[in-house]
This record gives sequence, structure tokens and C-alpha cells, in this order.
Amino acid sequence: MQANLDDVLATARVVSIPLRVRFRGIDTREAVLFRGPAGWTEFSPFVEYDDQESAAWLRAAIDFGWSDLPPLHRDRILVNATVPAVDAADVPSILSRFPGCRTAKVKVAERGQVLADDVARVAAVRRAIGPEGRLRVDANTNWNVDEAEHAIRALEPFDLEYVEQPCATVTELAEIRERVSSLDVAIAADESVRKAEDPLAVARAGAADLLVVKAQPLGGVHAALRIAGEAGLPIVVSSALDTSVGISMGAHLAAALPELDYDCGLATTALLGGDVTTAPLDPVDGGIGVRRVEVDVDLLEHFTASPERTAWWLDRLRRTHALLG
Ligand SMILES: O=C(O)CCC(=O)c1ccccc1C(=O)O
Ligand SMILES: [Mg+2]
Repeated sequence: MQANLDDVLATARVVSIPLRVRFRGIDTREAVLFRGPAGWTEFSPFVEYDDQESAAWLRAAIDFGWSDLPPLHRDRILVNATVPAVDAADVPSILSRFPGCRTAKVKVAERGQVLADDVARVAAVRRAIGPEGRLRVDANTNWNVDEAEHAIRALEPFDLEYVEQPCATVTELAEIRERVSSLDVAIAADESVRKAEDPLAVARAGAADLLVVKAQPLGGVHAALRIAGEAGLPIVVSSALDTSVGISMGAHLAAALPELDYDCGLATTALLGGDVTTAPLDPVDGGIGVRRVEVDVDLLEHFTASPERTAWWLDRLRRTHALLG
């Protein structure tokens, strides 16, 4: 499962796809697509990530394009709607992009907003999905322990399945988990897995009830599968605003897990204003299929990044590839 730089560059195409809604401060998503013997694959670390962090994303891309897949246990993955930190009034139109999804994940603790904004947004989502819907929130590390406790108590009446990464550190996660242990709200770790020196530290510390696992930052389907197995906690597979090619990587990871009790964060093509394939892995009836994706040359052309951005990405690809062992 080695791919030299020339193999990668031979088919590499850089795309720039507009987002339908601003998400984590960006309104355009850039990605490199390339093809290995096993099929199309994606390299799309966020632009601010350094080469060291991006190396795991390249390892993942090469793993998906150059190696066989592990045995799969399912051919469809139930997915959550992903609701960015929008105004409560915009919630119904966001949710309409996720047909059939029984679960919604809502971004909270957005910088520049206040708790009342989160309460209003979460209330709007609960109203839209009804009492049977499953509702989870993601704070992306943005609360300290006191803020997290205050917010979780304010949001708890809307019946939360879990709170994803309420605070930044494993120590803080352990403390907030302890403080809200009398409430029926689980604590999930995301950044403490995908950005950690040791992705298993949070599980070992007993600081989370479940783990969010993403294929690209963890070095690929095989590496993420190993980490999930060693963690011994329930897993939610999620993505990073990938094109359908990157989502396909996540879908195969989700399909390879022996147990999958939670809906996955793999419906995010619904937030993109376009895709690289004519058969996208968009959510249908609350789920996505598990299959590889063939790119469409006209769509690659349509979303081709500028010469400057293309040069930037190919340069990044070269530097990052040099870091692989
Ligand atoms: O999990 C989901 O519903 C979608 C993916 C998602 O939220 C996400 C997308 C890009 C970067 C970070 C995150 C995150 O989970 O924190
Ligand atoms: Mg998250």
C-alpha cells in the first residue's frame, strides 16, 4: 500500500466547491481528487492545517486508493442531518436538505454567538424533528467546563442524545462528564480523538461515553478501524465536509465496524453547492449507500480550482508526501 508521488500526481485534480451555508468559518471547500488502483480517493485537510497534521489525511487518501477494503458488515449507513450555527429561523430550510434523517446534529458554542442563540436553534430543531427525533449537539471545544455545564443544563430539556466535544482537553471532558452524570446526556469526543497525539487517551481516561471517528485525520479506513476496536467504546463515524469521494471513505469505515449503534455524520454533501460525481452520496431516506464513487470529468472541470490554488495544493501534496515514512 505505497504510492509514490508521481502515481498520486498523475491523476490529481484540485477542486473548489462553494458551500450552501457558511460552516466553520468557510464558504468554499477545496479538495484534491486522485485515482489509485482501487478507485478514486480524496485528500482534503483544511487549509490552516500544517503539513504534519495533513500527513495523516494523505495516508488515508492513499490507503483508500491503493488498498483492499476490510470486510463490510452493512451496505447502507444511517446518517444525521448537520445543522450549522445558523439562525433558528433558517433551521427548517437546512433540515429540508437531509430527507428522511431521524437524527440531527446541531452546531453550538459558535464564536460571536451567545447561549440564547444555541437554545433557539436547538429548540427549532426539536420542533422540526418531533419528539422521536434524535438530537445531538457539537461545541467543537468552545466551552470551558463551567460554560459547558451551564449550556448542557440549558439544552438538556430538548432531550440530547449526546454533546460532542464540549471542552478542549481530556481532563475537562472527564470533569464535565462527571458534573452532568445525573443527566441522561452522553459525552462524545471528536477533536480529542482526531487531533490528539494519542487518539486512545480519551478512551483510556474514561473521559467520554463514545467516540467520533473520522477516516481522513486518523490515517484511513484501516487505521481508524483499529483505533475504534482498541477504544472499546461506541463509535460515530463522521466526515469533514468532503466531496462524495471522501464520504465514500467514511461510509466504508462505518460499514466495516462490527457494531454501529449511532447514526453517522456522513450526510454533509447536502451542505455543498455541488459535487464531483453524477451519482453523489447524498442522504436519501435518512441514509447513504456504501460504494465507491466515480468522478465526472465535466464536474471536475466545472469546479476546477484557480491556477494559484491548484499550485498551492499540489505543493502541499508534495511536501506532505515527503513526510510519509
Ligand atoms: O458530524 C457531522 O454531522 C458532520 C461533520 C462535522 O460536523 C464536521 C465537519 C467538518 C469539520 C468538523 C466537523 C465536526 O464534527 O466537528
Ligand atoms: Mg465534531
